Amino acid sequence: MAGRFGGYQNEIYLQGLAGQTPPMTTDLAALEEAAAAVLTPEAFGYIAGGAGTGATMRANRDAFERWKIVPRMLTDATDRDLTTTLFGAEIPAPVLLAPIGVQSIVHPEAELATARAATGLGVPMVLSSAASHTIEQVAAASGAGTRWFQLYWPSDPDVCASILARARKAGFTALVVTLDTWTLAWRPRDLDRAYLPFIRNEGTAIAMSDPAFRARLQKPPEEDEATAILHWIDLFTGTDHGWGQLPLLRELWDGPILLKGIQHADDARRAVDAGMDGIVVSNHGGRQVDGALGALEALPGIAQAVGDQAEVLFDSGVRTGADMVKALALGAKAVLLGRPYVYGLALGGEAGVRHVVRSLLAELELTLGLAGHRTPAELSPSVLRRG
Ligand SMILES: Cc1cc2nc3c(=O)[nH]c(=O)nc-3n(C[C@H](O)[C@H](O)[C@H](O)COP(=O)(O)O)c2cc1C
Ligand SMILES: CCCCCCC(=O)C(=O)O
Repeated sequence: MAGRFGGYQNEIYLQGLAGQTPPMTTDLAALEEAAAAVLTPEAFGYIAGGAGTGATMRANRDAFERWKIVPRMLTDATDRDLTTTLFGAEIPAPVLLAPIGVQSIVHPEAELATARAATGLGVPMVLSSAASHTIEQVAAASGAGTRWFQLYWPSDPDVCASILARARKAGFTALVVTLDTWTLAWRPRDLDRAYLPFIRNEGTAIAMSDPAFRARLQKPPEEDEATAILHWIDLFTGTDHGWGQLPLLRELWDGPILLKGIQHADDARRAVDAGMDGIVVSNHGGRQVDGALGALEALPGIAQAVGDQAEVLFDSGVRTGADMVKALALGAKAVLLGRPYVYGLALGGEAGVRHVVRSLLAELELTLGLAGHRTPAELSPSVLRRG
């Protein structure tokens, strides 16, 4: 058995990608260019852009480039298995789809298409609080798939409780609380175009459909959209939470809770001390603090600080199978894919997401094997060299 995903390579050699509609590519740079060609400049700028000068986005890639894989030979790595267990559930590979909001700006089916693709591959998706479809609609599209819910922690405790109750009821098993985006950063590409999708009522579906949120409004959003949107912005940017409030979330969520946006080992320790089940080492894809360190640079120290007291996941800048091998070797239990799958969505909806994710899974499996390893668990910092 050569593994579950590597076969996509042969499928492509035998059938080619040229005949696919829309045309697809396995070249990530070409994928981004193709997405730019089909999206409005506003939507593409929003997805591809970062904070400030883009220094953190570049730092994310530089950090990957600094680590080199040292392949080993004659290790009999023909029979590979990427299966990973997270919070007691088995997933086919150490890969999840990162929470990405406002997917309707790239494709009308948005998170519904993403959910179908994720379920088809067995890859968990993390649904954003700023999604373009409701929790219940995405759950229906996800079917038997593993789904996690990402929370932008609302300033209103009743709305928070209501949204989390809906997510739990709809079969979302783990909660990812994003800490790094309690307000939006300085994002020149969007500022220059005065483009903020939320004020166009994109990405607001979850709150707008929430009974507790609607109860706060004098008129339903259908009758007074402008006021509802201002209230939405207040809900998610008027927040002043601290470490001491994490027990409130524990009361509202009886499954695993992960904190996303951790970049300092002390914050990782605080998360563990607060009883969190996991963290996501992430700088939000370089979209929040311009000049922040590359996320991969933060990973080894955080993984060491956390040890086996919580699960450590990683995102920000993952673009290839080799990147995933590096992040897994430096202590991540799994990685989250971000912008690349959104480019797939832009180009081909569900089929586009499936192609991009399958390609990355195949590349991960092949790179792991060619480097001389059969499972992610065999990876450790010793398989890399810094150069
Ligand atoms: C367009 C866009 C929207 C995003 N929306 C969210 C979101 O709603 N919630 C969240 O936690 N992270 C969000 N993120 C951050 C991603 O979850 C992830 O951390 C980031 O995309 C990783 O960087 P990469 O895409 O460069 O790999 C968003 C990222 C992008 C590009
Ligand atoms: C209050 C924050 C909403 C932001 C949602 C989208 C996002 O995370 C991004 O990076 O853009």
